[in-house]
Amino acid sequence: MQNIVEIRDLKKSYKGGFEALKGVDLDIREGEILALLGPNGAGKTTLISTICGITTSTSGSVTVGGHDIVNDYRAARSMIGLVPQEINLEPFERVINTVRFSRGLFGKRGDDAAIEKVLKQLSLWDKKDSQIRELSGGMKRRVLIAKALSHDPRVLFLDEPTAGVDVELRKDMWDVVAGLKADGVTIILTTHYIEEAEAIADRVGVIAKGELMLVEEKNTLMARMGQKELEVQLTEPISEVPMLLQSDALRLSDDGSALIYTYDTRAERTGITKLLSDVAKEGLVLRDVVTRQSSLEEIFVNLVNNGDNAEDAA
Ligand SMILES: Nc1ncnc2c1ncn2[C@@H]1O[C@H](COP(=O)(O)OP(=O)(O)OP(=O)(O)O)[C@@H](O)[C@H]1O
Repeated sequence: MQNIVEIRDLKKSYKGGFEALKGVDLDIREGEILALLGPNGAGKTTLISTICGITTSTSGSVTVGGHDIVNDYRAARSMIGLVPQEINLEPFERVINTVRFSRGLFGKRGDDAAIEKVLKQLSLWDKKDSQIRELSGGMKRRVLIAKALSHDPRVLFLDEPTAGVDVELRKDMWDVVAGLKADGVTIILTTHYIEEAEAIADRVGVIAKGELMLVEEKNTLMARMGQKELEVQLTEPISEVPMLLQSDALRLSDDGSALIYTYDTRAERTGITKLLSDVAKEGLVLRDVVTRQSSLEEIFVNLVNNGDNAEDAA
């Protein structure tokens, strides 16, 4: 798959010296949905704002469709749509006019067919003559997306598209995003919600303290999520795994007091029944049994906390 956005060693220091981006490298593939996860203040908005030309970087480079965002900013920007976090619409304006206006801002000629396509794409066509103030919160969010799409961008940035919205509206937004992807739009969204990344992203990036800690296929992360550990705690420690129990999936804890078995929760047979019966056959006595699951949330929290520790150690 071709890259549509290429980010190289991107750094941003705000006035006063605060480093909001500490050298981000990232390739965004054409047609994908990339979710950027991160806690408050991680640098997500700074990253998006820099790519979109709202903030200037301190160093590093970004190209969009091969166009440098500084030297060739017009071409780069014409390929980008940005849906901001806040709803900033004129309450008395009519839906169709506000979308037309956005297209005009990009220097694109009025094109009623293009506006109609965007409004239909977002199920806003029957609301085209409504005033913004008459719309529900969900509809207003759709208008923001329609505005961002009015100049036919190839890449759409959504900054926390579902922050503070109810579950139904969130699902509705996910459907909208899936529809845009089907139309070939590349989508980058920032979110605090891990379940949002799980639901719609092709790849997930985790950003913390101005650094991109991880970028991975969602399915790979989900596969990791499917891994569970079963800890069989023993009344008497042992020095090695008994013959009957030896397998790649089983290891002995460092102090010999527990057997740790890794299995896939989604597998047809987890092997737990056999494990426990073999434990009994070997004459081992159980003190307790504990299971642990590594979730995307856990991976996320670990990454963010390790970032903290690294900083403390520095
Ligand atoms: N104009 C600015 N001047 C100085 N510092 C800023 C400015 N804008 C952002 N920052 C700081 O840069 C850091 C990153 O902010 P940014 O808005 O990019 O984070 P974020 O990941 O989008 O957070 P949130 O999830 O809260 O929107 C924060 O510590 C913030 O206080």
